[in-house]
Amino acid sequence: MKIAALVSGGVDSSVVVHQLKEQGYDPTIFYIRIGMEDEQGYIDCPAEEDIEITTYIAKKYGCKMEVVSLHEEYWENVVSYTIDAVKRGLTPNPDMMCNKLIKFGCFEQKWGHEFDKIATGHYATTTEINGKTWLSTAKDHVKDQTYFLGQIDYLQVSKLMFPIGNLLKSKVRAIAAQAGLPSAQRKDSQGICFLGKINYNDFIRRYLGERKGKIVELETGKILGKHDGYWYHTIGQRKGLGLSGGPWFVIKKDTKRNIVYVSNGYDPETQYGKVVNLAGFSFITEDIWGDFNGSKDITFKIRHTPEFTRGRIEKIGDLYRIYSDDKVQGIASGQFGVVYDNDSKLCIGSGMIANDED
Ligand SMILES: Nc1ncnc2c1ncn2[C@@H]1O[C@H](COP(=O)(O)OP(=O)(O)OP(=O)(O)O)[C@@H](O)[C@H]1O
Repeated sequence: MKIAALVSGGVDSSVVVHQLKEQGYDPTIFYIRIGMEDEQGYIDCPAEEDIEITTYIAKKYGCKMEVVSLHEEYWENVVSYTIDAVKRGLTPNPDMMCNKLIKFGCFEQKWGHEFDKIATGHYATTTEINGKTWLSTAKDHVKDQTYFLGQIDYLQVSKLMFPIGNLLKSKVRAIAAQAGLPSAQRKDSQGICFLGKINYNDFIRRYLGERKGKIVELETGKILGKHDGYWYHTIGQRKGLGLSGGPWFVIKKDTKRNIVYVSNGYDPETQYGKVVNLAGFSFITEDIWGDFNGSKDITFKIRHTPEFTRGRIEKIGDLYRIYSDDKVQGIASGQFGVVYDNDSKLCIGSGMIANDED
């Protein structure tokens, strides 16, 4: 079997190579360059160190290695999506788009199609049921990364391999240490996404500039201060508002009037909700529900957290609506809601949160 292993130089994907070799495979290693090194040098991109370590791993295990670039594709797809979403007052998730469109999308078209399987160091597993492949959660529930994979499609999931998905992170580190891998002690990265590596506000300022507007207390309508543009503020955000007498939380945004609404207190009730509308829902393996009346019991996440929330899902035309059993903090339009089965084992699919904020 021909396997392409996506290796970042981090401990997880380094151990992927180790595991594959132990299992008798001979993967070809791919390091993908995505960064903004040439862009006025304001991003500290650790690519060179990553490539050094990946090269060491390739040599140690006698694997062929290629350094490839998906820089332009990333800009055309992920960065433009991010800027567009932020401009519309939405909360984007570049990591999810990167997985769907870049790591598994463009990569597949350019190089991956020559391989039978693509292996990554994601904490996730796959499950075969009646000849079909399902994305499923990792053994390490705290590290589980299926949320970030919630937008992938059937072709992608059926071609993916997650060699460390059945290991705990502590075990992965132990394997790396035992094998003497230089990545054994490296800190976890914040994803391939360049947005994790740069100052988010600088990035937004560069593309969207400033537009002063009011910060208003949601409950009283009192004007508390000014902001530089609603796009600098995210639903659920607590820091960076510059208001005294806090804590203050961003509760909603009026993008037409450029107003940011906030509530006061350590745990204001207004930051919670129980209804999550999902638009453009896509099933990863298959539509297991078809058209249905009433509701289905599910578990779900609206962000990358270790906990799953229980709820019921209903279908209203093209929209899927989740009624959560527990109140959920910071439901922000644009984020993805990822839906799992009742046992939080199989990942069913995801949609973009479309809760009315006005
Ligand atoms: N620059 C890259 N080139 C090739 N593959 C990558 C790159 N960045 C990430 N990946 C792949 O995507 C997986 C998940 O990436 P993420 O950034 O979440 O890293 P992580 O969980 O910290 O893993 P690692 O320790 O391997 O960096 C990695 O394990 C690796 O397989």
